[in-house]
Amino acid sequence: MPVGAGRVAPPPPAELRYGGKYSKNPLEEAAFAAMVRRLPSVLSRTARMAWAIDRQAVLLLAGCQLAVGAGAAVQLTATAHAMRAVFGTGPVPDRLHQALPALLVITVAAVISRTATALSSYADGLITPVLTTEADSSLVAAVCRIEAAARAEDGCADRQEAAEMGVVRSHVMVQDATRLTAAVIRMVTASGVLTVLHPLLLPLLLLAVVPAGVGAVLHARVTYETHYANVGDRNVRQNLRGWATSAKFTDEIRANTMTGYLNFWYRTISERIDARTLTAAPRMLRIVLASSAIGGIFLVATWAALAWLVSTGRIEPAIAGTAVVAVQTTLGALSQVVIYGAAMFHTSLYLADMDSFLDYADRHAPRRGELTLTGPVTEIRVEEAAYRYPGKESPAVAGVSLTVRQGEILALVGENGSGKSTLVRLLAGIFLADKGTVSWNGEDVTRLDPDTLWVRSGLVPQSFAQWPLSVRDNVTLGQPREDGDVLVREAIDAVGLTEAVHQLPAGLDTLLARDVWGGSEFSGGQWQRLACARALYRRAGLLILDEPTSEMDARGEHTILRKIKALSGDCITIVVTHQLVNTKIADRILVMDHGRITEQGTYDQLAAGGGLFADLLALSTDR
Ligand SMILES: Nc1ncnc2c1ncn2[C@@H]1O[C@H](COP(=O)(O)OP(=O)(O)OP(=O)(O)O)[C@@H](O)[C@H]1O
Repeated sequence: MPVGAGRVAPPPPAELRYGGKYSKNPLEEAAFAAMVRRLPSVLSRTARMAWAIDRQAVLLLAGCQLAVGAGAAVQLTATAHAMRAVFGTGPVPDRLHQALPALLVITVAAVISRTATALSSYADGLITPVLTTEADSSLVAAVCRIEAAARAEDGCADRQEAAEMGVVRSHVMVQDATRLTAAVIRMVTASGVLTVLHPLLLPLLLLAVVPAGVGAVLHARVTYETHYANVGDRNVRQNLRGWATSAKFTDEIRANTMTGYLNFWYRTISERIDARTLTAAPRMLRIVLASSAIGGIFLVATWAALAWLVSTGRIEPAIAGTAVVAVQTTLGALSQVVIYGAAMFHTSLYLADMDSFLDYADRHAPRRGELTLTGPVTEIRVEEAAYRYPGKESPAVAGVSLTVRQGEILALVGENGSGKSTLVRLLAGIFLADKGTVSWNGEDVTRLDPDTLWVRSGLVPQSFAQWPLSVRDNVTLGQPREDGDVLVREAIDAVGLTEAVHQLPAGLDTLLARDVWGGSEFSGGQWQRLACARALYRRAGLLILDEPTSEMDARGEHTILRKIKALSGDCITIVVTHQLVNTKIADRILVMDHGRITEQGTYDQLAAGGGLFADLLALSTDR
């Protein structure tokens, strides 16, 4: 077939919707009043979080807000005094002279207000970065804490993505809360002055601002609905962006002409997100127009009322000027209460998502016993263990029983999807069996503290991480020992990497991240050797190697298998492999098929047994 023949347009990305059976849009049931009631709790939550971070800064903030509020009240009252003097009787110089003390008070109050505003933004600057880091770190910690099995549940990733927005919003939380509080204080003081001038003015002003408040909350609601509808797509887009732009996949993308599809895919999903956002735009416009029109009518009524009060002598002309300033100040403060109230309400929606995810993480945190093992692990026993992944019809491991002891090398073989990696997860206590038991030294793993298991194990998983850390940290995984680099070098030597490390610009200190400035890179097989070095460095009682040599050359594979054999006396070793010749190092081989152990024995027994192992062995040599 000629190049390019028979090509058709690429399929569009699948339509993704957050909000399936695992999640619920909180706005679907929330009434307007209920949403407004949320504000005090968000404010107090913000205050508590800030208090825990920097009490002095919170006190400074509170003091500044009070100063700003008091400053506004003093300025208004002094304005009234100054106006009376200016519009009074007598020669102009005398009147100005009389107004001077009030003008001085206005100036001092203005200076205090502005200084307080500057200081409160300084205090906000002290709290916000720490608050954001706290929110971010608690999210990362929660994700790391979740039971591995729960992360496979549908909706977990989307909940996490929705929660990320809570972290983003925490950046403006203190600022919005401060501005809202300042506006409330200014509004209370200014409206107090206004009420003294005439009781009719305040209710009219309130009517002018309430529609804007309702409008702002409805606006926030629509924005959130759009955000909610886009969560699934955003999650996938973010993942795809990472894959499309990572240097690790450059070769595959280029040589398989995938660039066009990736661009199309990325653009299509972005356009889908944009389309949802644009669909919401007319609704937003209608909300803003309606609320502005209704508010505008009441505002005109307020000014008309003021004119009427002055013209009918109900307010002295000398006081009218103060009334104008008071109306303006109250209006400004009321508008800010509305704007920042809506912003806080908006934030509360995202924080609710973050809370919901943190609750989810808490509910799915390991609930195991606190027993600890005292000595090394000498026996792992599995009895009738079964495990089914969430959403799967059939179990990945179905009724498996086995016992493995210290000093033994056990090999797990079987066709793809037969359950080897899942069994390994059960043996290591990463997953807990749905049925049956797994015990270490006679203790059920559900009763043991997970750390007591994992401090005794070393695992090379099928897809191991290529950490963007130094060579040393890639071996120690951040758990150095007292003897400096002795064990690190030993592990590196055991996997035949000494020369490769020697050639790196900074030896053990070299950063293994080509994408990062100053970083170097290993080849695929060298990375796999490094992953084995990690497991050897741990000197673990349980050594699990899932396809440990799949990318290695024959010499590397030979070196590592010999090392594993040499170390096997002190530990339980489990090797998962498709290279059947490698199972020769094992004392016992288990063959898995559809989640069950169907054969077991030594290499020679199984090779001559005429079962699945013999079949696979024959296929591996039939070329
Ligand atoms: N995270 C997961 N979520 C859902 N199903 C999974 C998950 N991991 C594995 N499975 C399913 O469980 C079954 C067993 O998978 P497992 O990875 O244990 O097989 P394996 O024998 O290690 O396969 P391979 O030789 O390909 O590595 C397969 O049907 C697979 O689709």
